[in-house]
Amino acid sequence: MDLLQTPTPPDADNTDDTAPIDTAAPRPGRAAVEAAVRTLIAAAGDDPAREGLRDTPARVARAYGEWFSGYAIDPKAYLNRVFDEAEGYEDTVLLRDIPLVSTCEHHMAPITGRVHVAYRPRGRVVGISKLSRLVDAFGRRLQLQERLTQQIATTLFSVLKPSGVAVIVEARHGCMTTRGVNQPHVAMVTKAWLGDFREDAELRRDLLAAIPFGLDR
Ligand SMILES: Nc1nc2c(ncn2[C@@H]2O[C@H](COP(=O)(O)OP(=O)(O)OP(=O)(O)O)[C@@H](O)[C@H]2O)c(=O)[nH]1
Ligand SMILES: [Zn+2]
Repeated sequence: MDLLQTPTPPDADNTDDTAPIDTAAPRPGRAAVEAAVRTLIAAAGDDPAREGLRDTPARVARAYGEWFSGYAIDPKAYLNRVFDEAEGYEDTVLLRDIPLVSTCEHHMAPITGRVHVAYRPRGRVVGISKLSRLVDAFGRRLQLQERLTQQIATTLFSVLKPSGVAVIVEARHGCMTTRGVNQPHVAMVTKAWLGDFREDAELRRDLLAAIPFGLDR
């Protein structure tokens, strides 16, 4: 069954903060990263040479590779494979409760939560796992929740060219739950509405009614 086709790529002149990031700063090698972690351990007041901490710098370097794997990914590429035989389905497609793993750019503390992604296709639908991959690729960078929300929405909108996109993110920020104001249950909710979701209040209401909110369910 030939259900696949490659869509035209998004406009080349898009302001593109979604592509892999080629920072001007040189990427430090493994030895420099491990030395930095030893410095942080000493700054915390412990001894980087003691038995239990000896392998920690290497572990942290590997863990950074996972938490920040999103920099090496072009999230748009996940949307290259589309199915064009959805028989004219144009109503809302909603993937809810996508797990979010991210890191706050102010404190480098964990952000964890749920993301709900909806779009209203116009001819082309995408494999739903790609919505999860899109969330994960943007999550695994240093983020602001507002920017994360907007990046997911604008990428879907520009690549799939649907009639509407909605992205809702509910998350807890470690920088608020474990330090600073120390409020363990506080959660931040952000929303991006594009296309007909922006125009039509009833569409927004229907969508919100279909999403079970709350991080502790
Ligand atoms: N808008 C927004 N703020 C965030 C996000 N993540 C963390 N913050 C906030 O970023 C702010 C940084 O404020 P600063 O005053 O520079 O940092 P701080 O002295 O550590 O502030 P406190 O967290 O209040 O102790 C804090 O208010 C955080 O709660 C986010 O994704 N979006
Ligand atoms: Zn923070």
